[in-house]
Amino acid sequence: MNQHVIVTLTLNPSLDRTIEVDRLVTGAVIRATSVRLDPGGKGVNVSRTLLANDVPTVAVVTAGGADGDQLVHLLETDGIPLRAVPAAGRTRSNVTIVEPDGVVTKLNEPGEPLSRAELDAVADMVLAATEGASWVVTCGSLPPGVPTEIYARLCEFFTAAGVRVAVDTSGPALLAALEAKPVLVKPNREELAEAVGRPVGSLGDVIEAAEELRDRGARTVLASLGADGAVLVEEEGVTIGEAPVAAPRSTVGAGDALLAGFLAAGARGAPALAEGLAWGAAAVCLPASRMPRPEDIRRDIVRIHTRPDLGRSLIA
Ligand SMILES: Nc1ncnc2c1ncn2[C@@H]1O[C@H](COP(=O)(O)OP(=O)(O)OP(=O)(O)O)[C@@H](O)[C@H]1O
Ligand SMILES: O=P(O)(O)OC[C@@]1(O)O[C@H](CO)[C@@H](O)[C@@H]1O
Repeated sequence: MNQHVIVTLTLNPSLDRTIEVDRLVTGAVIRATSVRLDPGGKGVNVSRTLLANDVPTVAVVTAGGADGDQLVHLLETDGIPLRAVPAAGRTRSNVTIVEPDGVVTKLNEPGEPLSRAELDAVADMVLAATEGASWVVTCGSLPPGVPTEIYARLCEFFTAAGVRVAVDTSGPALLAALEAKPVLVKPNREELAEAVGRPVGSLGDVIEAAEELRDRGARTVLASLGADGAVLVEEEGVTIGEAPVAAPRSTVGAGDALLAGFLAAGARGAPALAEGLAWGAAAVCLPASRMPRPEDIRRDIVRIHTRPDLGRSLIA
């Protein structure tokens, strides 16, 4: 298998139904101006974006019930190299309501529990898909009842096998994963604040919190900050960047596109951050959770501020 394959794992994928409305009014009956159905889940979106940009990838997902069948059908139709693990529980649906100004309201189902046997089957499927791969990317929330240490266990195993591991999740699953020393974590601002247990407002707060995640085990932290761009904190120092978008269409999946671009460009330093920012900004310009293709990506809007002096020195 190609040495550079990026394997993604989405334990809790989704059918993403995106509904555009003129204005969201709770309690009212609102006529949608458009509806779109996309395969979803954070790892799924990373693989969708990588494939759209000709980067080898394999998406490992669970799939249950008729909705799971539809997820598999959508992914196969898109040509995503797929390893679907059958699950007894139904694959969830997540609904996104988008208003013209780009304000997004998102309703995510919790998903259905996975049995021990199903989790074992997932681990076997990731192992089979990861032979010779360069990365395993474990993304998204965990279905109810799945042990929060699951990403940590996978990280330990694949790190020992010489495969780099990236983790994009939140809460206890992120904290547990840190102890397994992942090469890369990709928290957004809220996930970063939750991980360190304090607000993360200023750039200094972001860098301090990211350094704390590095102290707890992550080698590199790619902190995404929505419209404010992203901050890369690694051994070599801190790099900050943004890619302004005048009229965001939908921010759903932007973090997944950022992560995909960062990985595609080598996952280190300013060039990789710049590529991730360009892919993230492109995703924001697209409807629903449509992921960017080469023709959607603009690199001229990216601004990078390499600051090797920042990091410990900034917060000393
Ligand atoms: N309004 C915006 N304008 C420009 N770029 C944006 C905007 N929102 C997001 N981005 C880009 O997308 C990246 C990820 O955004 P964000 O921090 O919201 O990630 P996220 O919460 O993980 O997103 P998701 O979970 O929906 O994938 C940002 O770092 C930035 O590059
Ligand atoms: O519930 P999770 O796993 O945290 O997030 C799931 C999700 O919101 O993430 C993707 C956008 O990043 C969507 O495709 C999907 O609906």
